[in-house]
Amino acid sequence: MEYIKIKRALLSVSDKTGIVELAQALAARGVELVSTGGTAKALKDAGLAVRAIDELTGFPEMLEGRVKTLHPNVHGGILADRDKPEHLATIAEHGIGPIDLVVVNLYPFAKTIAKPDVTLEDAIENIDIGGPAMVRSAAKNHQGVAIVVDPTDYAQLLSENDGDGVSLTLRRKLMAKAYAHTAAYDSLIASYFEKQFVEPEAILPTTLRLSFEKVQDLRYGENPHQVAGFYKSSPIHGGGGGTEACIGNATRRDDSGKEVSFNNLYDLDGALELVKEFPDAPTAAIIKHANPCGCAQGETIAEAFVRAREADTISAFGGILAINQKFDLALAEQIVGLNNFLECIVAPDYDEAAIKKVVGGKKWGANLRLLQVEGIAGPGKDGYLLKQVVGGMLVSTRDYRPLSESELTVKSERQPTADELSELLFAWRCVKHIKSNAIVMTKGRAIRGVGAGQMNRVRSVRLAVEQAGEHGPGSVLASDAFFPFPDGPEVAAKAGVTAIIQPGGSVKDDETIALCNQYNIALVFTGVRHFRH
Ligand SMILES: NC(=O)c1ncn([C@@H]2O[C@H](COP(=O)(O)O)[C@@H](O)[C@H]2O)c1NC=O
Repeated sequence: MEYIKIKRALLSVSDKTGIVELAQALAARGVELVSTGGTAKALKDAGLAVRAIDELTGFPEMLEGRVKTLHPNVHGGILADRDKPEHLATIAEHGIGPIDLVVVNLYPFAKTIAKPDVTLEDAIENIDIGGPAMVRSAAKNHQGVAIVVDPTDYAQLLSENDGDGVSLTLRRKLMAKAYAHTAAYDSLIASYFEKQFVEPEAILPTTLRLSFEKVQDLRYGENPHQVAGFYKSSPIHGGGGGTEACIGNATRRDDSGKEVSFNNLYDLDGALELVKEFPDAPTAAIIKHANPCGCAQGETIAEAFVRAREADTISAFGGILAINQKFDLALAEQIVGLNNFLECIVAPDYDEAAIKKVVGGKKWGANLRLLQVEGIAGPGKDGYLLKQVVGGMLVSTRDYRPLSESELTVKSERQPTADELSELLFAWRCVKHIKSNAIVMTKGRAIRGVGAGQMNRVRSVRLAVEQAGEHGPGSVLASDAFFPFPDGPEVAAKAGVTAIIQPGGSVKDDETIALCNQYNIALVFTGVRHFRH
């Protein structure tokens, strides 16, 4: 059947968003409404004529709602093939009327298990049985029935039903969505119970069921010939996010209309993750091609930005800025005054006057994308780190490993000063966010030199030293993994680095320690590594 006219609809929804309006519109088109307890009440309260499900089934809703719609009068009405006279004769013989539209969304299992105090009993009661059965019945028989599981589809359903009827094209789309809905629902239930009863100790499950919803199509991927989209993770499915301050939870504060690109989103994530390392002081990070070209702290967020930019003013041009405090007028004035073209900014909040200033300040301001991510605090640890390889997925926990001062081992003869120590910890938090082999030089809680993504560590040191230039003397250096030879530290020593932090653990550690002693460098081992690829 190309088009179907809806004469009778069964509405049974937990999420009652838009259901009254839908029912009103259906009733106005002469559709008979049949509904279950709570839904029927909502419709009756809105003055609509509704037939209760128990009238249709001849049974009361029973067992605390466990059995309401599981009845041949419901499923016969949904599943009868309209193209088969024998099906129609069978339902007629049993006094079953056809149901042309099923509107169902399921018990809120995801929300229930997200509650911190959820009990097993609660979780079990929130497993919908009758709902998925109807969804699957209606989806199977989409040749004659429309199935709607998402309130955002109500408008399109109504617009079609107003004309020739609901098209096969739409019914097929709704059918696919319905099966995706029940599949995601059951997959969540399975993961939840596997975690509790099958592999309670396992950090990584035997089967990784991830569920990501596309929130937007992107203009293109890493390159213009690649098709791309942004998918938000369902936190309960292990993709991370949840209530954490993350780019998946960002809202827009500009009205440029310009989309955030694939590379922008990747860099925004990197920038945000870096400033999350520093919940205690105004901090700004500027990212280019997934690496920080600047990160600094200041008395104010404006000062932090100015200092972050100073590390590499050339690379900061066209960068992504993340800050961990409100975007204020003083910062907007600095950005406009320095004419530091930025692609995107992410901040926990924005001052309206600051938005006006930065958007209207320079030509590029009109295209500036401002993202708001509230509650920026320390680094998060939920979810997984996923890296796809062709034919598989590498999965690990996130690189969450806070390091306290007491875990450090001083290896050099000279102890670091208190200021060197806190500078080393600042550098250590920065180096974690730089691609390996990563070297960072910092001074005064600001990045001064970066060596990123090199295949040998000594070259990373040379790059950082070259960038630091006159800021080299008196700076400290962090290395994301151990120095295999003392050659890297020697380059740093000659540039005037006074303290080094690194994991340690090389067979040649003794040579590096001797080199540091020779140059009076304070050398600190963390025992922790932060590779990043
Ligand atoms: N038991 C059943 O036969 C049954 N039929 C429909 N439901 C669900 O009951 C909910 C709607 O209930 P109410 O209209 O009472 O608020 C929907 O989420 C629907 O999927 C059922 N509930 C659970 O399985």
